[in-house]
This record gives sequence, structure tokens and C-alpha cells, in this order.
Amino acid sequence: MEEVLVAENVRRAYGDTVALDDVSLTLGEGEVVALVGPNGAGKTTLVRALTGTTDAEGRVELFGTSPRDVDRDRIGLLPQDFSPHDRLTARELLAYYAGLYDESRDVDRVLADVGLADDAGTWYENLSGGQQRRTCVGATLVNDPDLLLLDEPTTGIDPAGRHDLWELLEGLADAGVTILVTTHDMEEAHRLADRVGLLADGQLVAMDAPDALIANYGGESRLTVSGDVDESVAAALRYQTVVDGDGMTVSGVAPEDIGAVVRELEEAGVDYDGLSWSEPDLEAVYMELTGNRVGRGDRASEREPTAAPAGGER
Ligand SMILES: Nc1ncnc2c1ncn2[C@@H]1O[C@H](COP(=O)(O)OP(=O)(O)OP(=O)(O)O)[C@@H](O)[C@H]1O
Repeated sequence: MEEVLVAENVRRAYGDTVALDDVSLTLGEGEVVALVGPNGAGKTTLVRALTGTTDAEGRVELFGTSPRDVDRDRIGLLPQDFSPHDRLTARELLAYYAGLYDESRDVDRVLADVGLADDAGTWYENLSGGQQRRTCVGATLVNDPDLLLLDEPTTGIDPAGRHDLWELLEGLADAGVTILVTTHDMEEAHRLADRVGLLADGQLVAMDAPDALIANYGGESRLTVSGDVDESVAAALRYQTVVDGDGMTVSGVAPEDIGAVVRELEEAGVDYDGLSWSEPDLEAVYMELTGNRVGRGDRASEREPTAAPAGGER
């Protein structure tokens, strides 16, 4: 597989803040890599370092050339803060960007690809936030790039639009386009990416196929009990439990053992509001490796199980 993007020991500091700390990664042709990580982890700085829009130490090559010398026709870049001219229609904007290249795609085809065929004549300022973001994604596609770098492309786009965009990106990857995407959406990362890179405090703490990350760092299946759960009830269970303000998480509960756990809770008089069972997923990996929950509070307390789960007694 041809190496499309190579980054070695990339480092970027802003004063005392080390935004990128020795990050190395390689993307092969047609590969999709998703970068995830908490706010401030360094995702945007990495995209900027990879595209030469910020200075960084280390080595970066796109198609074997430095980012500043690479053939711009081959690159599509969506910066996180991309904000085009407000008083142009979606079609005029894409036509403007298409005009910057020697060869470009038919603008109406691009508008259709990003789901804007019906809104092509609307001023950018009058498009919804999601439609604006689709326009911005469209602007990165007008030159039919071989490498796409998209910093949070689906932010603000509704679920149906997000799925459409994922299909579009999957189609591009199938056609050989290499894609680096940053996202806070774990479903998006799992669905799209061949490999997911987790950034935390400027370091790439893991990078692997989503299923490999889940197998290595996702932990066990878990039963989440929402409601007011007493620590002593949690302590009586033969499982690892975490009690916090939302309720309790019970780890390692196999599907066939859910009923027994629920009976134990009921016998202990726990008046729970809801129960949900989940398999380990990318969000669990994210929590494990970054110490952050995606959209939830921090753990309040954690303790080891009082006894090893025993098959017949769960
Ligand atoms: N131009 C800048 N000047 C000073 N500090 C900066 C600058 N750009 C980024 N930083 C700092 O570098 C760190 C990484 O920021 P970055 O924007 O790369 O994070 P991120 O992972 O993209 O975050 P988010 O998920 O919020 O977009 C942060 O501490 C940020 O405050």
C-alpha cells in the first residue's frame, strides 16, 4: 500500500502548552483514520501540522512531499473553523472554490453528493448549521482530492445527514481516497475508520482497528443501573461495581446473568429508574485511555469485586 501521509515525531508547543508531543502516524492509500480525543487533546493542531497550516517540529510528508510543497489539487482540507463568505449561495461558493483548481468536478454533482441539491441557491448565511457544514465539506471535494483531511466534518449535521455523509466518505475511500477525520462521535469513528487514533494531552495513546481497540481496552460488558443505589448494595454484588451520582455500573455481566443480578437488586430493595446492558464499545475504550467519559460526568468511586463471579451463583 502506498504511503500517502507520513508523520514522524511531530511536536507543537504554544508557549508552555505542548499541543502535540511526538506524534507519529502513517496513512496508506484508501485508508480511513479517525482521530478522537477530549477537547484540547491536539486533534486540530495535528490536522494543521499535517497540512502545513501551523509550524511543527518533526517530519511530515504527503505523497512523499512536504505539506507546503504538495500538489494542492490532490488535497481536500476542511479546517474546524472554516467560514466561507456569507453572502454567496452554496452553488456560488463551490464554484468559487472549484475555480481555484486547474481541473474540478461539476459543482452540481458535488452539491448533490453532500445533499444540497435543493438548497444550492440559498445564501450561505441562510443555510442551517448542518447545511453550512455540508457546504464546507462540499468545498473540500470540488478538486476530486486523493487525500481528505476533515476536522469534525459532521458537527451540527442531523443523524440522517450524517449517515449520508458517512456513505459518501465510504464510497470515496472505496475509490482509493485516503481520509483523515477528527470526530467526537464514537459511532462515526467506529463506522468509518479502518483505524482509530486516540489523542490525549497531545499524545497518540493508541491507534488500531476499532475492534482491536475494543478487544484490548474496552473491558467487559456492563449493566448500568440508573437510580439511587447504595454503596452497600453495590458491595454485596459479586461483580466489579462503580457507583456514581447517576446510579451504578456493574461490569462483567453476561446477557444470561442479567436476570440474576436484577433479582439481587430487587431483593436488596433497590428502587432503580432504569437498566441498560451494553457490550464494550469505542466509548469504553475512550474512557479507559483518556480518562474521560463521552458526554457524562466522572466516575465517583470504584472498587474491586468482593468475590470472583461464579457461574451458577450470579
Ligand atoms: N493558536 C493557539 N495558541 C495557543 N494555544 C493553542 C492554539 N491552538 C491550540 N492551542 C492549544 O493546544 C491544545 C490543543 O488544542 P487543539 O485545538 O488542537 O485541540 P482539539 O483536540 O482539536 O480540541 P477540540 O476537541 O476542542 O477541537 C489546547 O491546549 C489549546 O488550547
